[in-house]
Amino acid sequence: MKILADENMPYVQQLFADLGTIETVNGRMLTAEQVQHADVLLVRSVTQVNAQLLALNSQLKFVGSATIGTDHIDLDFLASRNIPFSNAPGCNATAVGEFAFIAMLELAQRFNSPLKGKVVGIVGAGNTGTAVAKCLEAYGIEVLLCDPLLQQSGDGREFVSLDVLIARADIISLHVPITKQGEHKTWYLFDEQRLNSLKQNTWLLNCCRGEVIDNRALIKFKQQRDDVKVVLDVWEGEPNPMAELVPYIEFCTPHIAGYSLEGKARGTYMLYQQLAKVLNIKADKQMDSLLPSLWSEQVSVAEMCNERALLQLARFVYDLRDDDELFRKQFLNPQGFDQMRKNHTHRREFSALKVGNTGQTDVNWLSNLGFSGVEL
Ligand SMILES: NC(=O)c1ccc[n+]([C@@H]2O[C@H](COP(=O)([O-])OP(=O)(O)OC[C@H]3O[C@@H](n4cnc5c(N)ncnc54)[C@H](O)[C@@H]3O)[C@@H](O)[C@H]2O)c1
Ligand SMILES: O=C(O)[C@H](O)[C@H](O)COP(=O)(O)O
Repeated sequence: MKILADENMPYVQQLFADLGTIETVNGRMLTAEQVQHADVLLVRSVTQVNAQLLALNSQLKFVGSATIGTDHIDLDFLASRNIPFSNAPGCNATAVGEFAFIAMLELAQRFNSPLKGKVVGIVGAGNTGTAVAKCLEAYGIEVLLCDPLLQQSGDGREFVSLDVLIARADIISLHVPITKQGEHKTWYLFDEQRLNSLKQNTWLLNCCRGEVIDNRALIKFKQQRDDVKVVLDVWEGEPNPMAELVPYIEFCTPHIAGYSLEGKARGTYMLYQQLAKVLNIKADKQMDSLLPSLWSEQVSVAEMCNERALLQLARFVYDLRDDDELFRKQFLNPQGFDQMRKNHTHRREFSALKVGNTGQTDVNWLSNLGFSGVEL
């Protein structure tokens, strides 16, 4: 069996080698000729899987995408060819949740304006939106959710409209899929008009898809509204963000909010499990054995005296400033955006760090935030 896999998908060898011959490819440049003799195709978000890509292949048994988003997959076409497909819902939700939370702590530090006491509005309350809410609620932050689709489907949580969210939230974090049609389409959800409706000093974070914000309108908006602070992990026109936009953004990253080692491993592992189902074989490998230890496994905390201490603890696991600095240096290089993504192998989730408690103050809430082993 020939397994064709994106070269940026870690742990493919460890999980799939027993099932066939693996060939790794550049997912953005993949051609119909390369796919011609594949039995299994494993992709990431940069590969458009459609009639054109599969034109020469008549033997494909499975397509897997180690991602949450499926906007790069022609699902109707795969169904018409009876090719089983699976993505990896939720695989990197914790990574995105922690990324957004850390970005909020970084903004708070930079602008000397504490996160504690602010109201955060989350647009899209699915896996990643819920993961952000979990971090925020662990820290005692009020969260507003806007998700008309979940609201209509009977989700028991409390929801508000987007207008109410914009009016009430000090911080807005975007977590919707990209959709181009329908009543709740998200393409340019934040267009010129909506950007202009942001209240003074709002912080706006986009960790979902670049085109949820009209990036040209954002440049124009930021030229007038320095009070609004923006964090972008995703960009209109990736892998070529608009160069004029970058100086207006507080923290810039190359679509890596979901790129924790844990998130990537979960994505590949979920595809391994799905392929095993399709092939009707037992998936007997374990995911935990794939992950290395963090460079320091444990820290001891006497008390979490202020927000800066919390940020220091978060930076111990992931320092967003490093990625932002690298982005500004490299995003204009040829293939710079994709190179940064390819080389992004250092990030861990909070759970990789055990936090011991050596003081009298209760810091057990850190375990709700995701850290391991918090004990009194
Ligand atoms: N930056 C990254 O690295 C990264 C990582 C993971 C996911 N993503 C992107 O984030 C998106 C969301 O991921 P997820 O796991 O939370 O997906 P999900 O499907 O679990 O949740 C998305 C939610 O958005 C809601 N929604 C759709 N249209 C909406 C609208 N107009 N207003 C408000 N809510 C709306 C849906 O009802 C759903 O509950 C993915 O589709 C993907 O595009 C990016
Ligand atoms: O949709 C997703 O899961 C994310 O956007 C994902 O992190 C994208 O990563 P890629 O597949 O491009 O490596």
